[in-house]
Amino acid sequence: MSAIRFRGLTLGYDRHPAVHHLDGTVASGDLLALVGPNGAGKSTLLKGIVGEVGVLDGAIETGTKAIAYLPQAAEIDRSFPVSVLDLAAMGLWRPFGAWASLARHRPKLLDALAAVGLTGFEDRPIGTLSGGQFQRALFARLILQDARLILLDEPFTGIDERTTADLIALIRGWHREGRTVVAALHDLHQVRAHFPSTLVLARRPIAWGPTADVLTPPVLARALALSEAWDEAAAICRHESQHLGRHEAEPAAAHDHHGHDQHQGHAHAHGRAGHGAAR
Ligand SMILES: Nc1ncnc2c1ncn2[C@@H]1O[C@H](COP(=O)(O)OP(=O)(O)OP(=O)(O)O)[C@@H](O)[C@H]1O
Repeated sequence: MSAIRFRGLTLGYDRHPAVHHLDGTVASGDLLALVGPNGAGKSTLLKGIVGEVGVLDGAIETGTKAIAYLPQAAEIDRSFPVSVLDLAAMGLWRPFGAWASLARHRPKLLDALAAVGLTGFEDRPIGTLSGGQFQRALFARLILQDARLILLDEPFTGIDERTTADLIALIRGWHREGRTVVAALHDLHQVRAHFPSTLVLARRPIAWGPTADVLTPPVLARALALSEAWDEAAAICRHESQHLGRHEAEPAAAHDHHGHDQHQGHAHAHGRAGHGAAR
């Protein structure tokens, strides 16, 4: 059973693709790491799944509408004057609505705060929390969202080891419960230690499969080379379906970008630069 299916997917901004040629399936219950250099399209892909970035071509199908999404910390406004309890309670909006009385749900809220190590913090304004405490509060909100599909964008960036270990334990618990988790990550040690499968992205999929099989030096070198060779001004390209039945995505042999007449001969090293390098 699939939790997410990508079909010939191109996602982007103002007709410029940020992720393209993505085909494949995230199995239900998978714990998938999304890996790639800066600008590889990891955040864009997560935003595409929740509908925050437009699909330029192809499709994304999700098996559930109950999706919990944690954006990168830098994108979250902490100046909003709410308490830790209020923030966590936002996780209950979907089933109970934004204006439901919290009193009835207080035990559940306190349990979630306890699970993230924030007992006693319920009345603290979120603006007074440390980065790690704030991330714990956001994980309490995720717990309360109780979603079958959980998307995390660099959840451990700027977070200390102890907090990271606690949050990874929560994620592993979600995995044991059969939830599907997709997390954009930069720390490859974390990925190798905790994530059974990995998608390496460099605007398009470079490798996708069991982590030990795909996180190899040649694949990572190729992802870096392709990301660096990417032309930011590239226009949307012709759909070329690449089904990822194996652990590696083949480079596109022909890779014309329609309407892209100013960067010919330069832009699409990403179809060639690493050819064969992942072998
Ligand atoms: N709102 C936006 N408008 C236009 N372009 C954007 C926007 N957000 C991201 N991009 C571009 O999309 C591309 C992919 O960015 P994205 O943030 O998805 O990469 P990433 O892999 O998450 O990178 P990082 O590891 O640095 O967070 C980049 O070229 C980026 O400049």
